[in-house]
Amino acid sequence: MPVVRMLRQVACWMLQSRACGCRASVLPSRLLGTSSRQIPTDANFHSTSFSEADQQRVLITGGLGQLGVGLASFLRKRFGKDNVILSDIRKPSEHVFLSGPFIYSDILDYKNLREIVVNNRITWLFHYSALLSAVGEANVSLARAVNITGLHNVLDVAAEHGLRLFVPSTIGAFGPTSPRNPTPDLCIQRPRTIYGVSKVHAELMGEYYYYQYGLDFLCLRYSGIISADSQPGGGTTDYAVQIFHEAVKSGRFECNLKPDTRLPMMYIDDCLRATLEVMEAPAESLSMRTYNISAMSFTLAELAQEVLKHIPELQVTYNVDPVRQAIADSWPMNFDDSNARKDWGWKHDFDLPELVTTMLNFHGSESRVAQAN
Ligand SMILES: NC(=O)c1ccc[n+]([C@@H]2O[C@H](COP(=O)([O-])OP(=O)(O)OC[C@H]3O[C@@H](n4cnc5c(N)ncnc54)[C@H](O)[C@@H]3O)[C@@H](O)[C@H]2O)c1
Ligand SMILES: C[C@@H](O)[C@H](N)C(=O)O
Repeated sequence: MPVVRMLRQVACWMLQSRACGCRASVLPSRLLGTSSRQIPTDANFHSTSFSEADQQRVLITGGLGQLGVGLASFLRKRFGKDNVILSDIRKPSEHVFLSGPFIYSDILDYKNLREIVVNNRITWLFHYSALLSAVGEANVSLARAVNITGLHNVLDVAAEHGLRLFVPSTIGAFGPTSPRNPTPDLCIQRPRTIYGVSKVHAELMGEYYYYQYGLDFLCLRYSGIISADSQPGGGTTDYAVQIFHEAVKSGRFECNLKPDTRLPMMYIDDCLRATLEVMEAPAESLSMRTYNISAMSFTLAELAQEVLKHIPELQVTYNVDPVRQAIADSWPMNFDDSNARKDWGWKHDFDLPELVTTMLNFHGSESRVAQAN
């Protein structure tokens, strides 16, 4: 065998064994930038020692939405305040601005994104920018740009600079032809919203980059996330956050979905913990790169019933929005997350009663503070 061919085969074998069985090909031309560099061969060498973990430099895109500020504060406890940079195209509140590094970043601006990654020596990227399901249907071309073109930029920057990349997907990545009760990790995915289509695209592109270029891509399909101190950004599951706010503020809640609408939901603390846990899981424990995660599933009537135990005078009425109802009716009712539980030990803490108590305690104390002022 000619020496050159033999050496090439050995090099290829070494690349493949480092990259956990995936194929490390040459990157597409944009990813090479001006340095003509290939992706580092150990880019998805996915095990975290304490000293390595302490050195992570994290960027969160779309960080001023419902989830990003909470994620930043969670990760800052782990990696130190100055090692976690929040970014968005909106102006941060004073509180957010003072609580750690914030930077302007439009994910549609590839060069700016690359500059931020290089100048700040970023090692992990959490890509949270997106238009959610309801606002996405109201502005399809913007959703297509942010959710699809933006993702391409993020994938290229992450691959070029050997980052570990987390992109959240959603129950919305399934559609009316998917099994709904329960919905497994692998099944038909034919969503009918631009949001869902873009998230299936993100899952597939991320996994393609993983297998083709060794990009260390990870994705969790989140349920509807319920948070106390941040507002939802225009999704179909927003009602499950708003009911608490209205219950305490006005004692009345008008819901835009039917009472028997059942969807998977999760409290934000569980969601953020799952996100860090999967990012720190040893590579050999991960049999997949995209996992369902779940905590609870309830109908609106069941949610209202649980809130009524605490606020018996709450009045819930229904004024159905046909667009949101059609979306909800096409999504999973129960999410099968057995692979996440088996592979990396995922376990939720919050079920419906704890969720309701926690949310009402937060809003109750907020409103008492407001009244006192
Ligand atoms: N919140 C949920 O219930 C939920 C459930 C499943 C998945 N997710 C996913 O988690 C991620 C975060 O969700 P969220 O609820 O915080 O979303 P959000 O809508 O509240 O926030 C998204 C953020 O993206 C920013 N953004 C929009 N265009 C941008 C651009 N061009 N460049 C940079 N930033 C831009 C917005 O300003 C906004 O702050 C999203 O990818 C979402 O799909 C959320
Ligand atoms: C479910 C999730 O992706 C988001 N909260 C939405 O409703 O669009």
